[in-house]
Formats: sequence, C-alpha cells, structure tokens
Amino acid sequence: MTDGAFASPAAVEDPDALAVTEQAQGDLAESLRELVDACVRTRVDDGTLMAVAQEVRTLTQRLLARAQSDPLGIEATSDGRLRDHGNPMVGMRNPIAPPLAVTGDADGTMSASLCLGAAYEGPPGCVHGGMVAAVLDQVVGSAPAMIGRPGLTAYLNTSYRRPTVLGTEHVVRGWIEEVDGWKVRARGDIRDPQGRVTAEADALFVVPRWAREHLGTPTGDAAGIDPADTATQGPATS
Ligand SMILES: CCCCCCCCCCCCCC(=O)SCCNC(=O)CCNC(=O)[C@H](O)C(C)(C)COP(=O)(O)OP(=O)(O)OC[C@H]1O[C@@H](n2cnc3c(N)ncnc32)[C@H](O)[C@@H]1OP(=O)(O)O
Repeated sequence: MTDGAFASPAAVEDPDALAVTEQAQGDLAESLRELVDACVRTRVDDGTLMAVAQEVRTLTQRLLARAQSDPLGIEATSDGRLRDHGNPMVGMRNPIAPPLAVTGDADGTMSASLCLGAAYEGPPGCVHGGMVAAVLDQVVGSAPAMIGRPGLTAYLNTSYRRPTVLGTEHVVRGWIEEVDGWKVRARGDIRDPQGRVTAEADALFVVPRWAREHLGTPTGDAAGIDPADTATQGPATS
C-alpha cells in the first residue's frame, strides 16, 4: 500500500498452479532464512566464506534472470485472499520475515507466536528492540485491518518491560481499544513462556484520506463486522 496506489485484485485463473508457485516461493524464502541464520553463526574458515559468497552471488543472478523492478505491494486475489508476500514481518516470500503467522480470535484479538534466532539479536541473547517494535506494529496493526480499517501507523508507543529472549517461544497479541471513524487505537503485548509481559504497545492506526474511498465496504475477513461494535473492545485475557 503506497500513497495513492491501491492494488487491484489479481485474477486467480489457475489456483492449483498458484499453489505450486507459492509452495516454491515459500520454500526458497525458508531456505534463505536458514542461510541467514548460518551466515550469522558460522565459524568456517575464510576460504570457505569467500567461496560461499561467490556461490550465493551466482544464485542471486539466477533469480534476477527474471524479476520485477518494483516491490511486491499488496495484492487481493479474486478468490478473496490477501497476498502481502513481501512484508518483512509476515511475508512468506521474504527471508527477512520470521515469518509471523497472525491469526484472529472470535473476539477480534490477533495473535502470533514468536521465536527469533541469532539474526535478530540486539542485546546479547535478546531480540533487538527495533524488531520488537516491528513485530508489535504488525500484530497490533492487523486488528484494525480485520475490521476493515487497514490503517497506517500514526504512532506506536512501545514499552520494553523485560528482555525478549532469542530462541524462546513468545506470544504476541493485539486488540482494539477504540474505533473513531477512520482512526483506530489499539494495544498489544508480547509475553514469555511464563506469561510475563516483555514489551507492550499503544498505537494509533489511521486509514489515510487517499485510501478511504477504496474501503467504503469492509471486505474479506472484515465482512460483516461493524467497526462501531468493536469500540472499547479489550483482549480475551489479561
Ligand atoms: C487493503 C489492504 C491492507 C492490508 C493491511 C494488512 C495488515 C496491516 C498491518 C500493518 C502494520 C504495519 C503498518 C505500517 O508499517 S504503516 C508504515 C508507517 N506509518 C506511516 O508511514 C504513516 C505515515 N503517515 C501518514 O501516512 C499519515 O500521516 C496518516 C495515515 C497517519 C494520517 O493520514 P492522513 O494524512 O490522510 O489524515 P490526517 O492527517 O487528516 O489525519 C486523520 C486523523 O488522524 C489524526 N492523526 C494523524 N496522525 C496522528 C498522530 N500521530 N497522532 C494522533 N492523531 C493523529 C488526525 O489528527 C486526524 O484526526 P481527526 O481530525 O480526523 O480527528
């Protein structure tokens, strides 16, 4: 979603072929996540490092043999799916993305599990604070999107309560606090396996003026949900 440019639905003429392609794209990204992790943690000798770098550059050229010049954007397919595959938090084609798998509860609370490795280290053994904020931005921001208000982040105030430890399963949640027209205030947190909050966020998401005419009627997962009904909605559990 960029200023003034909204993706139009891409027709899915052959869902089976698309599924095969998406499987291959996802597998490539996953193999690159493994490569990134290995790149950070490897202790092989210098000669091996140089040889591998050369091999990787050769592979890059194979992929660039046919590549688009623009970023992927967000596509809505004619079978109703949102394809945000380049997104750095959830994008299945993006090796930078963990990727988060964000799901919604019946009460509108969004959640995802989070377990990050060496590539995301900030303080020793802990997740980088910028990554923590980015994860919260995505999960908390998906709550407004679910009710047909896919806003941009106007602010995201993040409080870091305790370190978010690498290699440990955490739960990230986001929920709506208040809906005011095209503005949605939402909150979220990250909890460790003991249920302790490691970070929390208070955020405002605003559907920009240029996008509002495209969102007159909530679509997809937001269909049938009246944003007015979710005002002052809280999380399922505290
Ligand atoms: C369809 C597909 C979508 C899929 C999405 C999937 C998942 C999504 C998950 C994504 C997660 C990741 C998401 C990302 O990574 S989003 C990327 C990071 N964020 C940005 O780049 C946003 C940049 N800013 C803007 O584009 C605009 O300024 C926005 C959109 C914020 C406003 O827009 P616009 O300029 O057109 O409108 P307006 O200025 O008339 O303001 C309108 C109203 O808002 C109020 N206001 C504005 N700013 C603030 C503020 N800071 N505090 C308090 N209030 C604020 C303002 O007072 C006014 O209120 P009112 O006078 O009406 O009462």
